[in-house]
Amino acid sequence: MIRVKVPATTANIGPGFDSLGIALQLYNIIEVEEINFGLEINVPVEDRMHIETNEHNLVYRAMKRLFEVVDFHPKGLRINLINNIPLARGLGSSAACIAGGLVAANKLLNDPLKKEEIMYLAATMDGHTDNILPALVGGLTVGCLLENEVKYVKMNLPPQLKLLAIIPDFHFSTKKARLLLPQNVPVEEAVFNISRVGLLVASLVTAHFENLSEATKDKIHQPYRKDFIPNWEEITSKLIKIGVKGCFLSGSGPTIMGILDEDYKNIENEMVKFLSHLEQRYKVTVLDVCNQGLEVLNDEGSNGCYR
Ligand SMILES: Nc1ncnc2c1ncn2[C@@H]1O[C@H](COP(=O)(O)OP(=O)(O)O)[C@@H](O)[C@H]1O
Ligand SMILES: N[C@@H](CCOP(=O)(O)O)C(=O)O
Repeated sequence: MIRVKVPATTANIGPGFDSLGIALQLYNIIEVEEINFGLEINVPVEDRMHIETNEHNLVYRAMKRLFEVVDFHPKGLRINLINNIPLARGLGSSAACIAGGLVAANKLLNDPLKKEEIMYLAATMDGHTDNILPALVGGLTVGCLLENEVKYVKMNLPPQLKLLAIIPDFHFSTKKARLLLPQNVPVEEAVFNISRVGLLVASLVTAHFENLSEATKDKIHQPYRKDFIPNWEEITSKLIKIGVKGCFLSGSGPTIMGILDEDYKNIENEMVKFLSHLEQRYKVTVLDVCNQGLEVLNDEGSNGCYR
């Protein structure tokens, strides 16, 4: 039995659309083994309404993609999914399936593909690198998908940095959220984002958190998605007012993310109180950054990170 532990991710971080992502200490576990025949996919009862348990399942599709590349034909497969990453909330549940499925399939066959090949396959399946890279290698990643490869850099983040996730209780699919975006971006808006992306990465890595309220601003995707996020204006204004360092739409939403440092407890409590007066229901959770990324587990625990 192969077992992988794959982190949730928060992508875009405001201006870094389709490019920046951070891995979070919130994990799905994927277990796979070859069986004599058929396809058996076991998912938690509460997810059965939303997750396919046939050949359309995303973890299975990722595994199948790798099997096609290496020309392997399993007799049958058993896949057990232990899910903690909420579905379709902008926390990278689909990237976790793709990254986890590919690595699990590769491990099952004793690693025929190199890390770079897995990365490329994963990025082409997801369409962008911003969730896939941190899910695989952890930390803060910057990357881009080229014709035949992925170029990226992974950075560790200061340990005092935490993320406050405000997770509404509804699904918002990335596919739908991408249809809201315009086909073209005016040069001034592109320049607005480019200048902030540089400031954002440098400020995060060097703990210049005082820059983050400006550096997380975005003109490329949030303006087009925010109307579909209940209470966006109230929540983001409140976050800044009570002292978060910066805030942004996590991935394609609907989760709203605040950046915190070690003095976070009051902010978390105040936010829970504030949200309890709104009609929409939210879950609030403070997450640490996962600096190590996807891990392959053995019976004693970790069998090494994916580096
Ligand atoms: N644990 C899982 N197992 C199988 N499929 C999953 C799982 N998590 C997510 N998915 C698939 O990914 C879809 C959500 O992807 P997406 O809209 O990109 O949202 P997210 O922001 O969570 O990545 C789900 O509707 C489902 O099809
Ligand atoms: N750059 C993508 C990121 C999607 O992330 P997800 O966690 O919502 O799947 C986008 O903004 O569309």
